[in-house]
Amino acid sequence: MDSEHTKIPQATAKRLPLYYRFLNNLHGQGKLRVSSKELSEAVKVDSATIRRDFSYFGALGKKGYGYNVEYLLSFFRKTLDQDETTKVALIGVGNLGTAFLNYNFTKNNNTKIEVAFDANHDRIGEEVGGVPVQHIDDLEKHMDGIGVAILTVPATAAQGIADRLVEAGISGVLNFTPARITVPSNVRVHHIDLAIELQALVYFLKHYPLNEED
Ligand SMILES: NC(=O)c1ccc[n+]([C@@H]2O[C@H](COP(=O)([O-])OP(=O)(O)OC[C@H]3O[C@@H](n4cnc5c(N)ncnc54)[C@H](O)[C@@H]3O)[C@@H](O)[C@H]2O)c1
Repeated sequence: MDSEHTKIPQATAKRLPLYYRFLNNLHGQGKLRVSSKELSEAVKVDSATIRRDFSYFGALGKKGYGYNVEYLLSFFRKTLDQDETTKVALIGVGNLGTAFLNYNFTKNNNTKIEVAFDANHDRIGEEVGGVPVQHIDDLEKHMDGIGVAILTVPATAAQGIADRLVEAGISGVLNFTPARITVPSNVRVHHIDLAIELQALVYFLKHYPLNEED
């Protein structure tokens, strides 16, 4: 029984995965402490909000000291793990989709790809990474309990499939296609454009070079 976690406001809880990812990176780099200013710049949340959020976790940064990365990470892990597993569907079992299915998302995460869809009849009935592939025409038959979808179809197919996913009651879409899809305001879409990410990395390397001692 962990009653203190239930007191976290929803808005704070929504920022947890953001904090978690950044802190995990810092931890991987061997950093022990992080200031709210550093965090604020990285996750684009103002530092007053971060300080308030962290006060719910009992993590009080000491002046000029910052927060203990290890402590925050272990707290986040516990809190995020309390959530039930989100069931995910993947649409488009091509190059990218196949790679995702073979990658075990459940390792550190409370998400699980339960079902995959493709338009290519040769792929139907197959299991890729232990996930059954169904025909896209049968999408609606297999969407029970699925909250999130990963889109790895050609850009031209993205909007039509997004419309059907919304109709089927999805609440989030992770869109890997270059298409900018339109959904109702109660559905969250995250676009992941690898070309933009790569450009951003090159930009940062040029304008914010890392010092060796960092
Ligand atoms: N491969 C990459 O590295 C990469 C990187 C970034 C973004 N993307 C984007 O991700 C998407 C997928 O790329 P890919 O390389 O895996 O392509 P791909 O052609 O290998 O795979 C697309 C898959 O979608 C299926 N498909 C086509 N129409 C469909 C429909 N209406 N319903 C269901 N399935 C359908 C195809 O049968 C195929 O298996 C593209 O939009 C691409 O621009 C790919």
